[in-house]
Amino acid sequence: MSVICVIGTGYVGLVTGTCLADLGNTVTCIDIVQEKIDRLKKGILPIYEPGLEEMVDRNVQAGRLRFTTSYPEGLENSEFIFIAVNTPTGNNQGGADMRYVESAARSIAENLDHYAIVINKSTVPVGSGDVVSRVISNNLKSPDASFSVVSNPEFLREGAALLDFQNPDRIVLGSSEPEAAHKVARLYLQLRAPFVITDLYTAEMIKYASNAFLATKISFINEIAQVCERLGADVKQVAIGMGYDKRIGHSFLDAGLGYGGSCFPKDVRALAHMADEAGLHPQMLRAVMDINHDQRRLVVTKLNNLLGSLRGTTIGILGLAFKPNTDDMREAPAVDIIHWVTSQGAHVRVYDPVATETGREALVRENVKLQDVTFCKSAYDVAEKVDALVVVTDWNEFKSLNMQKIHDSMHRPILIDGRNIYEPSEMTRHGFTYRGIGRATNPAPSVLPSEDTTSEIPEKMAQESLIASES
Ligand SMILES: NC(=O)C1=CN([C@@H]2O[C@H](COP(=O)(O)OP(=O)(O)OC[C@H]3O[C@@H](n4cnc5c(N)ncnc54)[C@H](O)[C@@H]3O)[C@@H](O)[C@H]2O)C=CC1
Ligand SMILES: O=C(O)[C@H]1O[C@H](OP(=O)(O)OP(=O)(O)OC[C@H]2O[C@@H](n3ccc(=O)[nH]c3=O)[C@H](O)[C@@H]2O)[C@H](O)[C@@H](O)[C@@H]1O
Repeated sequence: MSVICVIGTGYVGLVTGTCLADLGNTVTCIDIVQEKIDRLKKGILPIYEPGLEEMVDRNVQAGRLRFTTSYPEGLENSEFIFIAVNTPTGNNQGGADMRYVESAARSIAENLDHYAIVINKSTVPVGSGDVVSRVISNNLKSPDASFSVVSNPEFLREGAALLDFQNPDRIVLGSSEPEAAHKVARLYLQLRAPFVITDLYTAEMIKYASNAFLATKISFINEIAQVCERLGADVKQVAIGMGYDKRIGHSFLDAGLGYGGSCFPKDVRALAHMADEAGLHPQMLRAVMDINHDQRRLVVTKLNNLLGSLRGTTIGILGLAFKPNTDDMREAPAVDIIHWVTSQGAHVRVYDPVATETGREALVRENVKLQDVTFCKSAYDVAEKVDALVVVTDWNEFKSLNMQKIHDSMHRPILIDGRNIYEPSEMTRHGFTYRGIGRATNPAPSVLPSEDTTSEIPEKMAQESLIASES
């Protein structure tokens, strides 16, 4: 088992540190924010991530996991040093801000007094491994210090972070020193995932290309959704029909309000910026970003079409977080939507199962007037006397609501399903004026065979028809 230091206790750092401790290593997590470390020492986590609190607690109790703001303490005897600090969009037309990574590298250099492998987990522009190397080399203080640099991009999703860490599709390691990459690979052997061992630049690029491809899938299906809506087809069933093709696959074909979060928006921007800087013309990445932006506006357009004017209306919003199972509000569609709707004179009633506090803070940052927003205790509370209800985040909780009760408490039964979580025909039966994203308002039940004809349909075909109509 190894002695490991993880720098940064955000979504990636805290999950990585805790999971590596759970594999039996001794891990010290460093953060520069004193308050975060003080709270972590008391068992209070800075983020909401299912299962993480219990895992932190278990490993702290076992003496394998500790937290500090002190670099000398964190680096003591460490064989592996992971950098997992933030790389937000900077002030340079979409490029990543490398300040935090460089500052972490400088602190490593100033406090390292032995050989260690420095592993970069932050998502960084291609070539950053060299920058990290240079910053450390230029600032080393101890004559006994030496290091190797390995790039190890992270692919976990928020809300499923523990599961993703423990069951990765692949582990990417890039280095100009293959031996160092192989030593890092040993840390992950228990996870039984395929390794892709490559040079530094390629590893850094794999991360951006993966996120950009997933974002492209989302924008692609959102564009198809708009066409479906115009032509009367149902995008949900289109996606199911497409997804059975193994070359396409079912995942990341959910049309909706587009992608948000701390990574897709900033990483597509950063990749486009890198391409621009290299004298290229990244037109597809630009289209992906444009479609994603327009997708959020759809809700407001639909509300205007149905209500005429929003002035004096009350709009219910279900969900604040950028996706379910997280309290992360970074680039969450809800913030833009609430901003636009309140600017047009509407009052908003909102509920999110966990992102109330982070949501409130995000709205304040975007200059939304809090007197225009009522934070409610449940989805039913939100629906009280509203003129329209909008689903912004696809929390499971919203999928199993008593929709008749919701309908009956609304002033006007307008339901905008921004994540396509309800069946249009069912909602129409409850009496809602229902609008999904790319849904046929009255989709023909063509894929569901009637009971008396099922026996005439080959079994596999009947099963798939059922799946298509149930999802
Ligand atoms: N959030 C996610 O799901 C994923 C994020 N990533 C990438 O991982 C990196 C980290 O992302 P998050 O964990 O979401 O960021 P975060 O913002 O949640 O956490 C970063 C942490 O680093 C700390 N920090 C900043 N500078 C420091 C320094 N010099 N020394 C010690 N601590 C420092 C901050 O105080 C903060 O607690 C980013 O590059 C991101 O693109 C990659 C995959 C998934
Ligand atoms: O680099 C990162 O930070 C991470 O970014 C994403 O993870 P995450 O942002 O946590 O969340 P996703 O589940 O990928 O969802 C991102 C956004 O896309 C939206 N989405 C997702 C899937 C889909 O079909 N449709 C869709 O609109 C979600 O609502 C959400 O707003 C990637 O999935 C991770 O592999 C990657 O490590």
